[in-house]
Amino acid sequence: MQETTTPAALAGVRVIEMGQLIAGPFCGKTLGEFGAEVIKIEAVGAGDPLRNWRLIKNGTSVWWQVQSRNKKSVALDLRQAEAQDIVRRLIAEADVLIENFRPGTLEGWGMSPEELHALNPGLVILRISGYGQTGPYRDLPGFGVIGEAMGGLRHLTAEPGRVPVRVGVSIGDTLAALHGAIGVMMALYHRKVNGGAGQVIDVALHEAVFNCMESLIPEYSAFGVVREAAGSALPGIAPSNAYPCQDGWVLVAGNGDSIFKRLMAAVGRQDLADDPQLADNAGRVARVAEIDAAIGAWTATLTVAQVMERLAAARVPAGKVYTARDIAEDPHYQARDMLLTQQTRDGDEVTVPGICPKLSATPGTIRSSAPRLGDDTDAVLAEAGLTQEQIALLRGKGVIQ
Ligand SMILES: CC(C)(COP(=O)(O)OP(=O)(O)OC[C@H]1O[C@@H](n2cnc3c(N)ncnc32)[C@H](O)[C@@H]1OP(=O)(O)O)[C@@H](O)C(=O)NCCC(=O)NCCSC(=O)C(=O)O
Repeated sequence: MQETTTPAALAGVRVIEMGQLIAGPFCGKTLGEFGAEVIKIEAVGAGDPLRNWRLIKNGTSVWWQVQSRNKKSVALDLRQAEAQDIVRRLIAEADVLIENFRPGTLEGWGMSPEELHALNPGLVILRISGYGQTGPYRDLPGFGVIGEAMGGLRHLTAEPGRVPVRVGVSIGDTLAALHGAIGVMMALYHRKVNGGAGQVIDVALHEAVFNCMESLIPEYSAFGVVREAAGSALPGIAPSNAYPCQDGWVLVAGNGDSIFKRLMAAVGRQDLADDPQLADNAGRVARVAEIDAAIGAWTATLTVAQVMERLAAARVPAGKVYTARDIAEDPHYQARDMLLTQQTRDGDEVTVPGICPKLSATPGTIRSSAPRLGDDTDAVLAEAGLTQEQIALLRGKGVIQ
């Protein structure tokens, strides 16, 4: 845990996080790292399913340790009216509500945006869902992979003609979360300078992905071109690809006019460096197979480390394909505090990613470790005005945990 002597960018911002897994909670994580108070509402019993995703230590996923750090856990059974009342009380005092249930779930609990704004007109409500709160698909459930496919990304993540593969992580959820965080920041700014009214931010998983799809639709519109999968290549930009070495793959991005000349000199192909046809990107794209073959012939004689060393000397962007072990051992990650030791509530230690982005005056911090289910139920309810007797009664009825 880090000391909190530095001011936090979002100190004084109170966030209620409802929803589970990645899309909503990653947004809460981001706001929490910069000092927002994030109160996570979880179902009694098992809580957020992410607590049990992937590799489990001492009964809890280690993923949970990073996704829920800096948060408070309040366990409530939202199917019960008394729990809904408690959440309304919390929301009445909050600045931001994050939710990523299927559209209609919140309304079913009597917490439509209209009802919540009647309680708290300044509330900023972030709603992340598979397809958005409007449109013909709004009622459908959505997961990140489906949003990635509908957003146009999955069609491109393949070797040509082969099965389109997942990028390896739930990037659609994380992109939705980050778009949500941007929306929250803009809405809080607007509220501050324009009279204090909150608003609703509607983020659809597939739209967050689609927003990152670069020239996909303009090219289709202008040329009727349907962009196709290109494996590790960067279509229309050359050279940029993955090349085989004696002990693995290396990425080389020689797609700048002067960089290309230095790259060709480094690979021993001064003839290509001097070829006037290859002086610009259009000429290189026309002969990309020949250029890739020249680079690949050179890399195949070397190890990844040798290629990296020679291309660093030639000032050509090149990169090893990092595994978790490579990251954990990398001095650059260490030097920029991107690998932090975090204490869990079970007294263990786990290495977790540091904080991105890095703010000079108000850097993000880990102020508290990820909570066990309901760790903060009593304290948060007491702060909301419930007496110890009321809390005990609610616990007896299974409304809270
Ligand atoms: C992720 C979902 C498909 C999951 O769908 P479902 O499980 O069918 O329903 P919901 O999320 O609406 O709610 C989950 C169930 O838990 C219940 N629930 C949740 N919290 C509570 C509390 N605190 N108390 C009582 N009950 C609760 C809720 O009533 C539902 O019950 P029942 O109604 O009885 O079932 C959907 O939430 C969804 O489409 N969300 C928007 C898109 C999104 O954010 N997806 C990304 C998730 S992460 C991801 O994509 C990824 O990891 O990959």
